[in-house]
Amino acid sequence: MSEKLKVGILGATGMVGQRFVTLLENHPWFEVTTLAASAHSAGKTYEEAVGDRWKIETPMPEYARHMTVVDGDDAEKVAAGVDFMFSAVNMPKDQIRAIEERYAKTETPVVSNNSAHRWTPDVPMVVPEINPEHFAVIEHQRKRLGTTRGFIAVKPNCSIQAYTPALAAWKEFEPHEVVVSTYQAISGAGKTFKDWPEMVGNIIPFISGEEAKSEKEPLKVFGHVDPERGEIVPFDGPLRITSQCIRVPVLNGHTATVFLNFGKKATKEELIDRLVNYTSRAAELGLPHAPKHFIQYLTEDDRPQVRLDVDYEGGMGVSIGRLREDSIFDWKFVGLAHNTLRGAAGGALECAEMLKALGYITKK
Ligand SMILES: N[C@@H](CC=O)C(=O)O
Repeated sequence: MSEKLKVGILGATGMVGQRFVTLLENHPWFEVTTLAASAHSAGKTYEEAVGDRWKIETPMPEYARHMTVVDGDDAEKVAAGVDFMFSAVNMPKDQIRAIEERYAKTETPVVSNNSAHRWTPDVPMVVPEINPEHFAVIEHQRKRLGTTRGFIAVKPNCSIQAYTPALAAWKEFEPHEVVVSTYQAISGAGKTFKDWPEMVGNIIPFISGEEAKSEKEPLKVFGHVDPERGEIVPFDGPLRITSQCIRVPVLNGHTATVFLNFGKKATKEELIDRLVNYTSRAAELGLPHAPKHFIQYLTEDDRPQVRLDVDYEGGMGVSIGRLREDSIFDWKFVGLAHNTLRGAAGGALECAEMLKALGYITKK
């Protein structure tokens, strides 16, 4: 019998679901045994259900092609065959909240890419390199749900991944006023140039809901677990973030340009030192998808560039460059992260690896 944990993917036919299917091929700890989607796809092979909507640059993995897609709404039946689920389901937020809770209540942990539960106070929203201690809130969530094993954990939005790691690395210098502009790839909207030709040579200065996520989610990531309330309390220090989020004609890779002030003075050498020497529990634990070096600093004036740097550490690392003093703010810099790897399915997969390593996800 396989020692690997059996995992299901809810929303397996969409772009993030496809990324999970691809990343999980030959995973050393997890084996995909269930692909779940809407009733419309149920009963078809995965290949038939996806049809011509395969959006990943590598071909559909062989293992998935002939698997029969099941109805994700049938939570109790689907959950019976897996140790835990990834959620990449795409439906209205209240329905996502409800279906993820239904799975958790079947004693099946759910690791979600969705935003629906990001602000549920006892749901940890984790970047494994930054705030893995937030997983401690799971014991409180289990009490609320009445479960011993089931829970929901989420990862934050893709847009924050290009700059929040730098803010984490510079915590001792107390970043407090942060102005961010994000330049977001079209895959963040689940699209390729084939299905969004209007984006060729174009820029759209609006991404629905994105600016609020970019400004607020880092505060939950930098928050702490209140053991009395059994909740994550968002960071209530002086950190304030304002952002503009722009869609640009790039397939994969969200870039952020950032201006910021610090509470404590720092030299350029100190700032670069904290980036390149950033260490984390995720790297120490040797998780299969944890980058060996989470943050690279590029000294060339024209880096980070999407084409050259988006795949740093298999798309799980973050590239920072152009750190320099500013005439109005203290410092400015540019960051880049892969939005569908570090920022979506890869980030959720690394969360699941950490949850397994810490004993939160086990064999049923
Ligand atoms: N909403 C983002 C995707 C991040 O998860 C985007 O549109 O790029």
